[in-house]
Amino acid sequence: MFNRKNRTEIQQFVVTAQQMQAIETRLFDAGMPVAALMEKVAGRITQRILSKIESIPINSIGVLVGPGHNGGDALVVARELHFLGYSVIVCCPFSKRKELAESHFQYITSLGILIEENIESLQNCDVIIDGMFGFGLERPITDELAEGVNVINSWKKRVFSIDLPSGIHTDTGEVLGTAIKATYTFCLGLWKFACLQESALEYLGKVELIDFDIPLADIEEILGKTPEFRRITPEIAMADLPIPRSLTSHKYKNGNLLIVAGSHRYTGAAILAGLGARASGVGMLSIAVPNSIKPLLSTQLPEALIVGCPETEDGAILDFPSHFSLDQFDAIACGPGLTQSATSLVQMILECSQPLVLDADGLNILAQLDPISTLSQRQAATIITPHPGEFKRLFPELGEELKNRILVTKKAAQQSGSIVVLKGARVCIGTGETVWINPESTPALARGGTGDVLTGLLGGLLAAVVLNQTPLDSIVKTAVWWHAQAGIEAEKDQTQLGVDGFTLTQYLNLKPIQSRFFNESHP
Ligand SMILES: NC(=O)C1=CN([C@@H]2O[C@H](COP(=O)(O)OP(=O)(O)OC[C@H]3O[C@@H](n4cnc5c(N)ncnc54)[C@H](O)[C@@H]3O)[C@@H](O)[C@H]2O)[C@@H](O)CC1
Ligand SMILES: [K+]
Repeated sequence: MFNRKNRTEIQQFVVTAQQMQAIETRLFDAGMPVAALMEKVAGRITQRILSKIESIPINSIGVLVGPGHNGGDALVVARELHFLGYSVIVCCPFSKRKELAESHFQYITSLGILIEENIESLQNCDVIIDGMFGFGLERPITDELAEGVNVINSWKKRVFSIDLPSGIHTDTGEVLGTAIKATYTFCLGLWKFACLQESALEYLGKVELIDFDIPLADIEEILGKTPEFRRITPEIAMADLPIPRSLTSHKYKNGNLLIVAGSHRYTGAAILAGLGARASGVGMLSIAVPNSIKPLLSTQLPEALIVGCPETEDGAILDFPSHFSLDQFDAIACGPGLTQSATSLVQMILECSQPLVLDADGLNILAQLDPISTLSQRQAATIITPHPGEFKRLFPELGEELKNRILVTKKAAQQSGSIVVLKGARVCIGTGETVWINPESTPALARGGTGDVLTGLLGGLLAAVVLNQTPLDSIVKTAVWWHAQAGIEAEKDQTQLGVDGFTLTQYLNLKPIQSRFFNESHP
C-alpha cells in the first residue's frame, strides 16, 4: 500500500522563488500540463479552506484575483466554492491576465459568478481568499492597489492567502509596498523562505503546507541530496535526543558539563543556565561562578558541583581556581551574566579544546577579539548563540544583510567555521552546509533570562552527545526546538506574560513535548 509518510520529509525543505520555479519547470517539461496542475492544486486549496470554514456561518466569500497563476488558482477555488453552493464574489482589479488565468476568468464569467473590479465590493464578505500575487511578485504594490490592500487589512476579516500573503517577498519575507494580513497562509508544494522569515510574521497568520505531490526526484535535482535550507520538524528535533538510555547507563556516560556564568551583578543568569542544563539530563554538572555567589548557586542546584572562582573588584570571574583543569569536561557552556570584566577568562576558554557553547557576554567579549579568526582557530566545535545585536557586533560586515536571516546565518557559519544560532522569533541554525529554521515559537519567550536557559540546555545536550559521537548540529536543533516548545506549553498554562526564565525551566521536561513527537510519528 502506498505510504504517504515517506512524503513527511518535504515538510523540511525550504525553497527560494527561483528554486520553486526550477522545480515546477521540471514537472512541466516532463509532461504535466500546467492547467492540470493548477486544477489539482486549487482543488486541494479548496478542501483546506472548507475545513476551516465549515463550522462558521457564511453568507458570501470574496476572492481577490491577480493577473498571474496565483490568480488562476484563486479563480479555480472560486469556481469550486460556487459549485458547492457558496455565494462568491470575485474581485480582479487587473485588466490583463496570463492566458490560463484569462481562460478561467472567462469560464467563471459564463457561470454568472459576480465579478467586480473594486476591492470595496468585498466589504460584506465573511471571508476573503487572497489570490493576488504568489511567488511571481516582482515589484512593490503601489497606488490604488496598495490602498485596496490596506482597506482589506482594515476590515480585519478572516483571510486565506494562497501560497503567500500578496505583497510579501518570497525570499526575504519583506513587505513590498504593502501586504495582505492573512489569517491562514497555505503555502503550495514546498515551504518558501518567506514562511520562515521574521519580516513576514505579522502577515502570515497560521501557515500550512499544501503538498501537491512534486516527485522527490525533481526536488532532489534542484535542491541536491541534502537540501541546504531546512525547517525543523518534531521528528528531526527529537531524532538525536539521547533517549532512551541504555539500561546499564551511568552518570559518566551522560555527559560532564561545565557552565561558566554569572557575576555578583547577574547571579540569576548562572542559576537559569544551570536549570536549563538540569533539564537536559546531563550526567555531571559543574558551574563555575565568582566565589561570593557560590552559596546561592548551591542552594538552587544541589546536584551541581559549584566551583567558586577568584573574582574581579566588580564581582566578575577573574580566573579559575588553581589546579582547575578544563580537560575533564565533555563540553563547556560559557557566557550568561559574566559581564565584560571576564575577558581573560573567556579568552582562556576559547583556547581550550572542548566543544563550547558561547553566549551573551561571552559573545560580547569575543566581538573584541577578532571573532572570525578566533573562532576559526578553535580546535573543537563552537556553537555561538547571538541575538541580532550580538550578531552585528560579531559580524559587522554582515549586519546589513540581517533582513534575510536565513542567508546571513549561512554566511556567518561559513565564515567562522562555527555553528551559528541566530536568535529571534524564528531561530536560524547555520552549520556550514545547512541552515535549519525553527518554525514555531512564542513571543512569551521574548524576555531576559530565557536565553540563559537555552545555553544550559544546549550545553547539557552537547556534553551528552559528544560521547556517543552524534553530529553536534543535530542536538542544536533539538535544543532550539525543545526550548521553543516548552515556551509554547508554558504560555498555555501561564499566559503570554507569565513565562519568565524560571517558569520556562519547569516546562522543559513536560511529557506533552515528547509525546507530540511520538504521536505524530506513530499515529
Ligand atoms: N507555475 C505553476 O504552474 C504553478 C503555480 N502555482 C501558482 O502560481 C503562482 C505563481 O504564478 P506566477 O508566476 O504567474 O506569479 P503570480 O501569480 O504571483 O504573479 C505574477 C503576475 O503578477 C504581475 N505582477 C508582479 N508584481 C506586480 C505588482 N507589484 N503589481 C502589479 N502586477 C504585478 C506579473 O507581471 C505577473 O503577471 C504561485 O504562487 C502559485 O499560486 C500553483 O498553481 C502551482 C503550479
Ligand atoms: K496570495
